[in-house]
Amino acid sequence: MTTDMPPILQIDNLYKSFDNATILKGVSLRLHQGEIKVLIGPSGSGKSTLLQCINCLTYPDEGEILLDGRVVDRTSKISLCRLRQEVGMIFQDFNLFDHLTALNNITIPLRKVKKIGRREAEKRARLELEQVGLADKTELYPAQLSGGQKQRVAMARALAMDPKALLLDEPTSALDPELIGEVIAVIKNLAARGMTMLMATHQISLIATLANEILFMEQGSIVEQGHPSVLLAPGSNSKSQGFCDRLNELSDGKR
Ligand SMILES: Nc1ncnc2c1ncn2[C@@H]1O[C@H](COP(=O)(O)OP(=O)(O)OP(=O)(O)O)[C@@H](O)[C@H]1O
Repeated sequence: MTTDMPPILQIDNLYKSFDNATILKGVSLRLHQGEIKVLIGPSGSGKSTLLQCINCLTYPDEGEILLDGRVVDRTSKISLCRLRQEVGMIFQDFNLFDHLTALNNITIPLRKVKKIGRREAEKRARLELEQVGLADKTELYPAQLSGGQKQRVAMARALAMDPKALLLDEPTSALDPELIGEVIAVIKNLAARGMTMLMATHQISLIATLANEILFMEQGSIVEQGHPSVLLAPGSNSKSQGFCDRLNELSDGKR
């Protein structure tokens, strides 16, 4: 990990309000090459809003986003296009095009956004689908795929753009319990390949084993941050530990 390079993403003092309620209250963070930061915190604390503001799917009211040290100009189509190409987003509910096959869900955005030819786009899409274990599902439509398979197509689509970083918003929360493992396996594989990620999740195995840093959000602010080995150490009494203990109790209750 190089710290003398500018961070891939630098978020400075983001504010966002909806209907007079301030949802983000001056959030700042940095994401360097190869880092995995995990956002946790109570429902409604602003994790999704933060991720959406970083990718400018929702515009922040105040604050700056820098990509590779350059300010993202929210009024410039070129600047936004660069941001969307270089920072992939994975959503809870997959956001696939229902009328397109798994292959075309990847090739069409690739051709439109990256302006690459059909054959090359198909080659790249097949490779990415193979990487997420879906080489035999290329011609199926989303309705013919399980939730876990749909999320893996969405991940292959994001990866086909060759992003510098991925934002993941609760990537397993819309999945049946038996399908969560296959998506976690893909995320762990990406981590092993050095992918830079900022992820909101309630999955203990991702929080405890993948994060270089936990960012605990509460009421629109990051109120605690640190390595899981510190924040989740027995007896640490951190907010993160309390949160993870509650997650464990919930999953024990389901067994
Ligand atoms: N488009 C919107 N319009 C109005 N309010 C919104 C909008 N998007 C989010 N909010 C509000 O912002 C607050 C934060 O929501 P957000 O989804 O960011 O929280 P979260 O931490 O991701 O929660 P969860 O863990 O339940 O997904 C909530 O009170 C929500 O109702």
